[in-house]
Amino acid sequence: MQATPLAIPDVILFEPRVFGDERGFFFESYNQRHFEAAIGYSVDFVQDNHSRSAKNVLRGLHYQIKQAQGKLVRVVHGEVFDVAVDIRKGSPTFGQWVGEVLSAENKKQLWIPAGFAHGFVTLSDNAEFLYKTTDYYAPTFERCIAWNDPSIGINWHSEGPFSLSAKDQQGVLLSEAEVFE
Ligand SMILES: Cc1cn([C@H]2C[C@H](O)[C@@H](COP(=O)(O)OP(=O)(O)O[C@H]3O[C@@H](C)C(=O)[C@@H](O)[C@H]3O)O2)c(=O)[nH]c1=O
Repeated sequence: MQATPLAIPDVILFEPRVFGDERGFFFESYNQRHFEAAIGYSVDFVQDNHSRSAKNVLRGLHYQIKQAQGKLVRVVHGEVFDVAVDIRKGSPTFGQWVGEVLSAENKKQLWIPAGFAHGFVTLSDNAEFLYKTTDYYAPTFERCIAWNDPSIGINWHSEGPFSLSAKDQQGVLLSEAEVFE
């Protein structure tokens, strides 16, 4: 598993070593020892999630203000553009975003630590998205920042038009959002 810090270096891209043979392929999709050595601290994953989205579905930008979740995300069918936004007050990269194309083909994974808002858009006809989280789902603490906040200026790598949940249509501007102290 190759680990590469992105432009916001706490967000780390993982590229597994894939063993292909006449049967198909094999790879370690998670190895705690390698993962913790790469991020530099221990985490306790407590929940695994799996969602399916049609083309141009955009989910995000989500975070939990308490019970903040670190997320290790990947795609097992199709392709998405995945985005993390630094919302840690006082961080030198506060309000900045990083993004990567994640696909079943490239098998890339993104580690998005607590303190970031997260979202993705489906680039293929459908995409199945899997992720591990370091804390449990807590709807009371769930918050959403507008996917199109001009102060963040995310290039979603897709023309749209995007399809959003009712909740995500109510996303607030970063300037009005509760952030991490
Ligand atoms: C996220 C989540 C949702 N749910 C339920 C609540 C709701 O009825 C249904 C759909 O929830 P949502 O619309 O919030 O799902 P979704 O928009 O996919 O939410 C997810 O988006 C991505 C971008 C993230 O980063 C995740 O942390 C999570 O916020 O599933 C759970 O039971 N557990 C969970 O952990």
